[in-house]
Amino acid sequence: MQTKPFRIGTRGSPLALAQAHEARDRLMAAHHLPEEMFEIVVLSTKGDRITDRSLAEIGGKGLFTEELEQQLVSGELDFAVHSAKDMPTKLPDGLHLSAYLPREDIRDAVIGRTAPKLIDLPHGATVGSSSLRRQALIRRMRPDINVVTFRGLVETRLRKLEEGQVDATLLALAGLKRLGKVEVLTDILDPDTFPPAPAQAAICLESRIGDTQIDDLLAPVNDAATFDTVSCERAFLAALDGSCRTPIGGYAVCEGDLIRFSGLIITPDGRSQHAVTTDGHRRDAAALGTRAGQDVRARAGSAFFDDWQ
Ligand SMILES: NCc1[nH]cc(CCC(=O)O)c1CC(=O)O
Repeated sequence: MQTKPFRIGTRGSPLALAQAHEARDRLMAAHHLPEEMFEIVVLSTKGDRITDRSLAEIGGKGLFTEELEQQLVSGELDFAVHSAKDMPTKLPDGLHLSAYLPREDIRDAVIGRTAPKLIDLPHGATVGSSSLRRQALIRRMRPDINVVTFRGLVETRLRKLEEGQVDATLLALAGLKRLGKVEVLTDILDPDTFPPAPAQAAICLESRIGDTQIDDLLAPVNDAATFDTVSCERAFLAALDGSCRTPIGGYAVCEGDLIRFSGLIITPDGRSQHAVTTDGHRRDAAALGTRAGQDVRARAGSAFFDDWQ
């Protein structure tokens, strides 16, 4: 029997901590374990330390996971809790995303200062977002809007908005809910016109492949529908070499044994896009996402990617 506490790795942002606590609370309930059996280990990552440049500039998603993954591989951590959206499609050898907590609402929220909805913002309004996907989708809807890069903690972005630096900003509804800040939102965007990032709103647990003790610990908190939908979406991303430089949106939903997926790639100016909609059996979730990615990739052609990369 385990006597030492399980070591849970997380970043130190308020959202990351809320997610690590959610994972711990679910594990305590599933196994009737006391809080003392879990130790939350907070690590600072490169992505947390470099806040003055865009993610695309400094090297993308891996920056938020490197330190945690090193400590997983070396055995200093038992598992790590992440926003699945921030995970690179390729993980270090020996690690996998072994479980997903039940997904939150996948949609993006608008926090508007000069108007509640994007469509009602004044002509030439400024919207802050560092996500290339959100920038492209805003421009598709409103080519007149001036989109500016806007990074940092959710709290920092809300402060910049309050100070009047921008007319509006966009955040994942899931993050606002987990931080208990839904009251700031002024609109919620329809995923069919404003598709979320693959894996948005999902919390994943990363652990060592073959660590059966940890597999057994995590299995009871895994949500099967989240596992399947996110596996499909991440396969779509992987087939497109998704990185922080590629605006990609898409989401899957499960209905019984069926999984339905819609995906989109779009140029940063929002003018050119390729969309795909498909469905299949849930057991083929990842293959469905891969095929959807290959399909839009083939239709778009290499020029679509080269023109702006
Ligand atoms: N890239 C930052 C990030 N990673 C996960 C979330 C929100 C929660 C989620 O999507 O799971 C956010 C902030 C945001 O997009 O507003």
